[in-house]
This record gives sequence, C-alpha cells and structure tokens, in this order.
Amino acid sequence: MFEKSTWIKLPRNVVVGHGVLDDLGDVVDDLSVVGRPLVVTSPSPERLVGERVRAQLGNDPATITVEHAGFDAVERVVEAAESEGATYLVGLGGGKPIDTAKMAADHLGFGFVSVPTAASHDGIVSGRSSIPEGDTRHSVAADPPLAVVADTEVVAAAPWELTTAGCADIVSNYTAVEDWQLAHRLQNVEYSEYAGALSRMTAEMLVENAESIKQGLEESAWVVVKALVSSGVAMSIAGSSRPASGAEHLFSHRLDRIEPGRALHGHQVGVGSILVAYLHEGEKGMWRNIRDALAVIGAPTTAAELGFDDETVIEALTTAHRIRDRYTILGNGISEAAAREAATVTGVI
Ligand SMILES: NC(=O)C1=CN([C@@H]2O[C@H](COP(=O)(O)OP(=O)(O)OC[C@H]3O[C@@H](n4cnc5c(N)ncnc54)[C@H](OP(=O)(O)O)[C@@H]3O)[C@@H](O)[C@H]2O)C=CC1
Ligand SMILES: O=C(CO)COP(=O)(O)O
Ligand SMILES: [Zn+2]
Repeated sequence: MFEKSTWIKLPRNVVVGHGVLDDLGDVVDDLSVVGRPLVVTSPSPERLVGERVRAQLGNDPATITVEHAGFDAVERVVEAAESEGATYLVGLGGGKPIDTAKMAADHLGFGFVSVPTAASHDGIVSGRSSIPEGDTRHSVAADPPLAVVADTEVVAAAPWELTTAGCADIVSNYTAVEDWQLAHRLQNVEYSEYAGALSRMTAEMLVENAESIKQGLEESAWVVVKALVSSGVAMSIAGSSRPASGAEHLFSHRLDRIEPGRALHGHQVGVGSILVAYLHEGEKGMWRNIRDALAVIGAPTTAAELGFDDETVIEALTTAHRIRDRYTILGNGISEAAAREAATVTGVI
C-alpha cells in the first residue's frame, strides 16, 4: 500500500513591486488575521520604514527591535508578544528580524507576515528559520509567512551589497543541489526532483541575467526578490533547506562562528560555492561559471574581498562538516592539503 504523504506549506499572498508597502494593510485584511500586531524589526529598517509599516496596521501595533540573531532573541519576542497581547507578528527587515519573527510566531502558534527591506537571502519566504547557537547553526522548521510584501523601491534603496548577497545566495543553489543529489546517491537521503529542478533553474536564470542586475535599477531588485521567492518555495516543497543549502552553507556557517558579522551570509556562501564546485568536479567544472557570475554581479569571489585571511578560509573549509549532520561533498572532512588546493586553484586565496 502507498502510504507516503507530503505537506507543502506556502505563503498565501506574495506581493512584490514598487510602493507595495502601502498595500500592507490590504494584504493583512485579505489574510483575515485579527487582533494586535507585533512588529519585529532591527535598527535600520525601523528607522527607514517602521512608522510607514505601523501606519498600515490597525490595532495599535507594538514593536520590538532585534539587534542579534539567536534563541535568546526569539525568547524575547515571544515574551513581548505575550506581554503586549499581540496576536500576529510582522517581520520587518533583513534575515535577522525575519527569521526571529518566523520562529517566534511558530512557537506562539501565530501567523506571521514577512516584510523584507533587503533582498539579502532566500529566508524571506521560506519555511525555515536559521538560528545560530554556540558553535552550530540550527535550521529549524517553522511555518512560512502567511504573506510576503516586498517593496522594490525600499529594497532597491538598501545598500547594494545586500542585493549582491541575495544574488550569491541564489547562485549557490547550484552546489546545494549537487550536494543534495550526492547525499541521495550515497546516503539514500530523500530527494525531490521538483524542488531540485526549481532550485537549479532559479540559479540558472539569475546567472543568465547577471549582466542586467545593476545597482540603482529597481528592476534588478524585482528580479532578485522573485528569485529569492522561488528558492524559498523550493525549500518549502522539499520540507528542508537542502535545495538551497549544501557544503557552501556549512562553510559560511563556520565562518560565522570564527568571525561573526565580518561578511554577509550571501557573500560567504557565494565564495563557498566556488570552492565546493571545484571539490565536486575539479578543474574543468562549474566553478568558473559560478565565479564569473558572482564577479559580474559584483559579489566577492576571494577571501580578501570577503575580508577574511587565507588561513581562516582553510580552517572553515576543513571544519565545516562539523556544523551539522548533513552529508555533502565534504563527507567526514577534507584534508588541509585538499582545501588549500581548491582555494588556490580557484583563486579564492
Ligand atoms: N531562513 C533561511 O532560510 C535563511 C536565514 N538566514 C538568516 O538571515 C540572517 C542574515 O540575513 P541578513 O539580511 O544579511 O541580516 P540582517 O537582518 O542582519 O541584515 C543585514 C544588514 O542590513 C541592514 N539592513 C536591512 N535592511 C536595510 C535597508 N533597507 N537599508 C539599510 N540597511 C538595511 C541591517 O541593519 P540593522 O542591523 O542596523 O538593522 C543589517 O546591518 C542570518 O542570521 C541568517 O541566519 C540567511 C539565509 C537563509
Ligand atoms: O541559507 C539558507 C538557504 O539559502 C538556509 O540554509 P541553512 O539551513 O543552512 O540555514
Ligand atoms: Zn543561504
């Protein structure tokens, strides 16, 4: 008897475009969520659009500002929601407030609306929260947002490196899917053809359009946000971050532990993807296409551009497999010599 079942959770409304922040009230009304919102944000988005967002929401919205990601921040949001009598959450900003709100909403059993102010990574729409704790990073299942409202005017005005980071997070889907397929072949890890194909196609479309992604063009913000939505949907279909997170993400998470906050998530996974593509296929493989696409977009392709010294990159690559129990090309760890060769041949160090 066939007993398998799949439960794919997706947002109900995804609204992307110029000035759509002013539609937030209508979007929330359409969701039929009732009661008082708690806006979960971080300092810059609060300063830029906090008032505008609250003006769209009824019932005297409360606000909490998150400075650092982590389980303590999630706990503070849960407590604030309870003490303020909130009934749903609005995550406003980059990945830090959005992931914090997503996980707190899941804990509270509340609905949550994602209002990204930067196209910096694909967590803006996904059903995963990525939360650092000590030496590890937890990718926690959480309900995806009920709605995503991404105002391209706001996103395009954000520092350009946030957008190039989002692009690099998408480009890294190439190696994430390679790792996922490898884990499927060698470890019998469940693989979804639909999620894998969607994720890879999203990366391919971005690479093909790399030349047209330019600073100051609102259309570029639109292209990147749509790609991030597509990648988030792939994760929802898979029920895991596998379509968008392989060894290049382990490498980035390791860098976060060694030197937190030095570089953006997307930029780190982009450089990680160059290295991991080399490990998968060697000299003649995809690593050059990945590097060239990143370079065209203006995302870092070397350790120095990321702001790390060479030895830190080698340390991160040789210890990345310890971040979590996820089978990738790194297996149980690669030797220092192999890491050095990959980093040298690809020009990362
Ligand atoms: N769930 C998932 O699948 C994923 C989750 N993540 C998580 O997301 C986080 C990283 O995301 P990221 O967006 O880089 O982190 P942040 O939310 O910290 O945003 C990065 C920076 O951008 C600033 N910022 C945001 N929007 C604007 C704007 N419109 N104008 C000016 N500055 C702005 C923030 O300022 P300030 O701090 O002053 O407010 C911050 O300094 C990580 O914690 C990671 O775990 C990453 C990838 C995927
Ligand atoms: O960053 C992500 C996808 O781009 C999420 O991945 P993690 O599961 O590694 O946190
Ligand atoms: Zn990512």
